[in-house]
Amino acid sequence: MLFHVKMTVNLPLDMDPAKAATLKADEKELAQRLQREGSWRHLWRIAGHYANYSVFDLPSVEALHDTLMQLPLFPYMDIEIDGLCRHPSSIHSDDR
Ligand SMILES: O=C(O)C[C@H]1C=CC(=O)O1
Repeated sequence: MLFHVKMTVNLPLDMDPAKAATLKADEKELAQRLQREGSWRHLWRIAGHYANYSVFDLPSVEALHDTLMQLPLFPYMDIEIDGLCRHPSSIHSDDR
């Protein structure tokens, strides 16, 4: 199943810079592992915002929920999710 996910990060302004740096480094490591494994298909910065648009390929809504909850920055994110299905006018034969 494909999911379009918008993540907006809101780190507290008074967060210890070392803690913020650790959270971002841990987030990057996990995000890159999930991309290499294929479940995090796309990761795009939204220009001008500390936010991203992502596409996840996961077997269920529960798997998406569990994946998002693992993210080190999850406690500081607003997350919006849309489920995706094939458009009848799409010319692509697979979902990539
Ligand atoms: O920077 C972000 O958009 C938040 C998060 C998503 C991947 C990552 O490395 O950080």
